[in-house]
Amino acid sequence: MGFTAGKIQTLTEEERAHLLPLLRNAQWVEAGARDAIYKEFIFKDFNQAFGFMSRVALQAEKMDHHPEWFNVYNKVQITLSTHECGGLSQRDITLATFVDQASLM
Ligand SMILES: C[C@H](O)[C@H](O)[C@H]1CNC2=NC(N)=NC(=O)C2=N1
Repeated sequence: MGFTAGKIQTLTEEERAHLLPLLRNAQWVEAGARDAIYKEFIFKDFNQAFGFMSRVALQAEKMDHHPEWFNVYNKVQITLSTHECGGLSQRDITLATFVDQASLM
């Protein structure tokens, strides 16, 4: 299977074998029925949670890659997947890394 310019590909088995353990170490889990990753973040209060969401939102727009997320007060639950390829792609890994950094600010 050759490289197709512009098309986003799901991660290969080799990439998954390397990347998924790193994500699991950072408390990301593979979402049940879908080829996606999921993580829950708990902040001190809504202000901290929404500040985090604002940082992620700006980056998501820059990347044109957007989280599926759910917020109640200080809790933010995030699912990452790439609709275009119907599964996990490198974009999800890149956004997950940003999300983790943004949660520590
Ligand atoms: C038209 C637009 O570029 C696409 O819908 C983008 C926007 N944000 C996206 N976000 C995510 N998570 N997956 C996508 O495939 C995706 N595609």
